Amino acid sequence: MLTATIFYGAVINPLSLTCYSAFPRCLLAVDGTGNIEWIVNDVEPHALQDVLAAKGHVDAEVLALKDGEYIMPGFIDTHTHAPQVPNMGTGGQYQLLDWLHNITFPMEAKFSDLDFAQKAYKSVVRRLINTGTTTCCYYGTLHLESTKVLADIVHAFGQRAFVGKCNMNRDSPPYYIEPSPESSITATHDFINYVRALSPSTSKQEPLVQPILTPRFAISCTDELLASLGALASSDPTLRIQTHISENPSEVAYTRELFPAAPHYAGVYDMFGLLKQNTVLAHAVHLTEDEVNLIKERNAGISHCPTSNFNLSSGIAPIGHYLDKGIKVGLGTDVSGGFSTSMLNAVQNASVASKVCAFHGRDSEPSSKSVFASKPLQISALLYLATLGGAAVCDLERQIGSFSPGKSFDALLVSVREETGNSGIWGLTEPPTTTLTPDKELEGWLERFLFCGDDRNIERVYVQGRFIGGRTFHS
Ligand SMILES: Nc1nc2[nH]cnc2c(=O)[nH]1
Ligand SMILES: [Zn+2]
Repeated sequence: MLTATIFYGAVINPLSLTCYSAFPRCLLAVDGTGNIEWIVNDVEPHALQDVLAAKGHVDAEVLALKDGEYIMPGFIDTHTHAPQVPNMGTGGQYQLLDWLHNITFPMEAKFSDLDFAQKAYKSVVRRLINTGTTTCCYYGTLHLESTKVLADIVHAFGQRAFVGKCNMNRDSPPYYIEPSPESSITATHDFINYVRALSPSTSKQEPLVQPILTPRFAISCTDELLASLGALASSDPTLRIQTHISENPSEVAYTRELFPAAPHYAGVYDMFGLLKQNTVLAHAVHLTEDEVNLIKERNAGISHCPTSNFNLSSGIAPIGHYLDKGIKVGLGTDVSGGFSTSMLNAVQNASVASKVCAFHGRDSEPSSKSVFASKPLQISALLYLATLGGAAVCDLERQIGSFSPGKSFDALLVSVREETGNSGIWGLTEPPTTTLTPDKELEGWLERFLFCGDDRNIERVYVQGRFIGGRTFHS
């Protein structure tokens, strides 16, 4: 049990794609279980003790933020591959299918060695936490035991995560493939039971670390394996599903060849009961309008991975169009298709991708219904996609992604102060000096953190109220 903590200072809170709040003098109480107890948005310093007394917290210890510090919800990375981090920054000369065979599968195969997995995964999870990722949808490898190691490490470090053992019994090299659908399913059951025993759920909140079904992509799974996974998903509606969809034109063409009975790529997953409200679909670059409509109908979510889509020359996902359709969208780093573990990098590339879409759409007549399509994503949308949007994609928006009473306190304490070593992100403006920061200034801090910040600016990382990482964390 933690002790209750009360924070006083600047708080940024995403509300929707078009709106967030920025309060410079917010009082936020976290209870002993790590849930947010109450928030008072604007408390003048002279009224502090009165408000605390009214809330029954006379003489409570208050963690007062300094000038240039603020709290915001932690980042939610809806798609990354933990065993690919050692490859990060290489392989960008390839497109998807060649990249998988030449770069990715050889590295993932090394995770049959548990000592290697231990070492690599410890450094991966520490790195992700310190870059501000409080919730992560992880792919492991096809190996049962080493993916358990990944889940153990995530659990020990206190990050919130969905961890998946890859299912892949087809079209993979002989040194890195599961021998049969049965063995893949048996290992998946074993993995689910193992992860569920790690962290108990409480009556209020879902467990910190959860298993997620991970058919790698349609190409790497036979019909029989997909059908068994679909049956498993329908027998257990709390089980999330993650996979890739329509990332690269050659992948799309090959998928259509392998599944001639399906109307399209999304139809393959749908045919096997794998397209649901808790399915996370990574990429979605080349969807047809029928697929977009089906994804909306099933209420599945899309993980937008712009860095990877640029790096592997996959294309640009029309995220504005998906948002206009009301499809759930979050951001993913997709390491090592993407070359950074940082969600800040995903935010920056999501912004650039939306601007490239906007150039291309410049000459076409905008639809009167379009709010986001062919327009640059604004700060409110970028913040939303990295937090609350990701929470919705994980089917966990009741619990994480923003601050409100009853939700988990998963948060970043961001600092733009000189001692971070990255206060130069303020450019020519003065660093913060006054205690009463106007909220306009706070909005500027957010924008520049999103575009110029890095892990030096992430002073503390909290998950479920527990201080688990950041620049000032010492394990
Ligand atoms: N980006 C990416 N796409 C995939 N499709 C199937 N596997 C992968 C992978 O590891 N990364
Ligand atoms: Zn991926």
